[in-house]
Amino acid sequence: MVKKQNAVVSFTGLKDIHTTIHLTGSKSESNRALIIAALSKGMVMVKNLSDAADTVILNRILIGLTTAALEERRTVDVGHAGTAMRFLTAFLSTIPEKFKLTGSGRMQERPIGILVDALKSLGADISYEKNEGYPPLLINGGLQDTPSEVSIRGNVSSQYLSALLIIAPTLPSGLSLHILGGLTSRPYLEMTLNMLASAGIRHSWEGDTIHIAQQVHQEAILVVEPDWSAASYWYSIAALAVQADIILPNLREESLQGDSAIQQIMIPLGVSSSRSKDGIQLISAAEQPIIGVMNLKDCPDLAQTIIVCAAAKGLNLSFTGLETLKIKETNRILALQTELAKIGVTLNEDNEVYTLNCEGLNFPEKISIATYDDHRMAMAFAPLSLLIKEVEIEDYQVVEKSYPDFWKDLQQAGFTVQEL
Ligand SMILES: O=C(O)C1=C[C@@H](OP(=O)(O)O)[C@@H](O)[C@H](O)C1
Ligand SMILES: C=C(OP(=O)(O)O)C(=O)O
Repeated sequence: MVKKQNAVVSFTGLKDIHTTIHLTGSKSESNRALIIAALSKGMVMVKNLSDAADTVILNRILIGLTTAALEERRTVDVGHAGTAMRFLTAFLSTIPEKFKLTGSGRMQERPIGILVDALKSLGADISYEKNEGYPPLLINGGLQDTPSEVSIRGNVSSQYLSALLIIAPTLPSGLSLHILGGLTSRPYLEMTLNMLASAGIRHSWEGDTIHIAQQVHQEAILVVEPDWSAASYWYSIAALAVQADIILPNLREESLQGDSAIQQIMIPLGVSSSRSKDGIQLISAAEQPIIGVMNLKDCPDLAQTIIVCAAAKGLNLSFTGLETLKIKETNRILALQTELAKIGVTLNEDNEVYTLNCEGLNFPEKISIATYDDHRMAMAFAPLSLLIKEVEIEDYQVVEKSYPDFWKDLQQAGFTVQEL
């Protein structure tokens, strides 16, 4: 096992940031593209794959599967990669081989029963090696003669639905997927359908039902866009700096990624962004009043960025749509509450509304932030080094999951990152 190391992040001198940052590709787009390509019988190619560990691991797994079928059960380990776990659960169910699909300790605590039940209703043979409803999964693949309908809850993780929709065109009767109980992270489902459409797969979406007929993929090159979730940390930096002029090349205002909503969300927190000839340009601007409660149901991966940034600015904002944060890389609500306490801020819940109380906000000379195997904890708290002399980030390499160059990029922007 690689030893976990900490790093101290600091920023000396004028808090004036002028830089151009080339972000890696979106891991969400990359991981969809990889599975779509794997199902496409050579019709679909992928360009600009992300460097994210979650993508590297999925790519490696898929390449490994092209070797001759094994007699014995093949073990597939996705580590911390949620999308890889969920997409492979469906994908491996279509391959006539035996698999054990497993992941990190935390992955074994992240629920998957809703997806497994849906696949079982389609005839899949999946059982649990340890705890009912959680990985590791024992999959005896090779779905055949599947029914054409499935009902599945949409309010726990949209990844379960995306996993089913990606395999849908390869099922003998296609699939009509009925969404029960509302839908969380909707833009990710739209991303799935858009990327399928780019590969020639048609769908209809009426009310709570999405239908994809059995059909073949068309020739296509899926080009992965830079990652808007990664861009969000640069918005936070721009919001906390005295001045900033940051260019993020190749990002698209109109993106498949719902996290592009950060452009509007950060206006009241003091960041103006617009398209320039070189990419999206972020400039620090005056803060504007925020009206009402912010609903982050469509963009859960932005929650830590926004909440930490608002706390550092002393804004007592309220948020909804945070329920799913408890089942991500860590319980992100608990992690935020614990770490924000270190700057005197509380995040209190009342009937699923979370409110920051910044009355006790203070910036000590030095703080140490625990990251709980969660890349987004490290990246959301690192910008505090614009306000606190030394921000120690525990297990700082955790960022590799989605944004391996994060520290290198911070250094380029003038931050000091010193491994301890
Ligand atoms: O489909 C995807 O690529 C993702 C969907 C979201 O998960 P949920 O649908 O579980 O909210 C998001 O948090 C995750 O980082 C990536
Ligand atoms: C929740 C995340 O990823 P996943 O669910 O794919 O592990 C994330 O990147 O914030």
